[in-house]
Amino acid sequence: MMIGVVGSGTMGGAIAHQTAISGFKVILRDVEQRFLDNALARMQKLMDRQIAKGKLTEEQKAEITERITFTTKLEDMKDCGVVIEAIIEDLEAKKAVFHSLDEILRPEAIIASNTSSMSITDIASATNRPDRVAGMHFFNPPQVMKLVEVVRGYETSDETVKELKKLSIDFNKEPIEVKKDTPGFIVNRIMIPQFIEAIRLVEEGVASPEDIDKAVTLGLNYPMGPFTLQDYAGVDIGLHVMDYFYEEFKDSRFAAPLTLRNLVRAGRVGKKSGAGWYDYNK
Ligand SMILES: NC(=O)c1ccc[n+]([C@@H]2O[C@H](COP(=O)([O-])OP(=O)(O)OC[C@H]3O[C@@H](n4cnc5c(N)ncnc54)[C@H](O)[C@@H]3O)[C@@H](O)[C@H]2O)c1
Repeated sequence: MMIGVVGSGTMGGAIAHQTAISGFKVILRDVEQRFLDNALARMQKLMDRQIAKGKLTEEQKAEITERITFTTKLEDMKDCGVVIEAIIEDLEAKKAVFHSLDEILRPEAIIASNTSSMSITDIASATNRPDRVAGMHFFNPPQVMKLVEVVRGYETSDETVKELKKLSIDFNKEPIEVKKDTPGFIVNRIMIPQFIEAIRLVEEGVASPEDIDKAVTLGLNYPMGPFTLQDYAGVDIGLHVMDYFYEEFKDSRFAAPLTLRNLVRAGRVGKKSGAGWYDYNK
């Protein structure tokens, strides 16, 4: 089966790479050739590192690369059995892609979204096949992280969930089923309140970010504490998700702490900007 991936950024490029590593042919689409070139360069860099460590051969690298077709034309996806969308986190942009894919693809093809937070039901409403639309939420980096959340929209069929769970296993991942379309699915629904609580502890003067990170890594055995993780993933992204949860649930549990909002207003959005909860330029 041919797989399509729309969007060749951090996630889409890596999902296409994982798809090819798993032995599938994949078509990767972005709006401009330079984004596709960047995605290919990232894949090659990763594979060169694996070759240097003796974990991959030059022949395997060539075979994996050959399985990937790069395109700027969505119509090239017409023979795909499954298309995974991983474009920017913008509802209207996603709906536009789903609407076009619905017109291009065979009626039985599945269209899945890698959205971290948007409603699958809302995205599916842009198509005439809401039963063949679902969430397929990978974690960063997808070549390493084992989990895939397969998310049901309101109309997603049992067969669609079954096929996406099987595909996740073919990708050497561990799928779980999210039975209802709810903001943040499982992982972010648990992670975001932990971020909020950690920030409140700092606001109350109970402990420093450093000590809270140490407490969580050593006491809960998490690989990263909440402040290190926010800086790594983007402090602004965490705030965006909190605001979205607050908007959807209308529950003060999800109200973003002011300290966090001010950090983002100051442009301290994490490692990518050189500073977030911690400074990285020192
Ligand atoms: N980065 C993460 O840690 C992470 C983890 C899980 C899920 N997600 C989700 O994955 C999606 C992509 O995130 P990302 O971090 O890879 O973003 P990104 O900004 O790195 O990449 C987005 C890519 O989509 C392209 N694009 C935009 N509109 C397009 C269109 N109409 N057709 C084709 N390509 C288009 C852009 O040119 C860009 O290359 C988002 O929905 C995000 O919420 C991100």
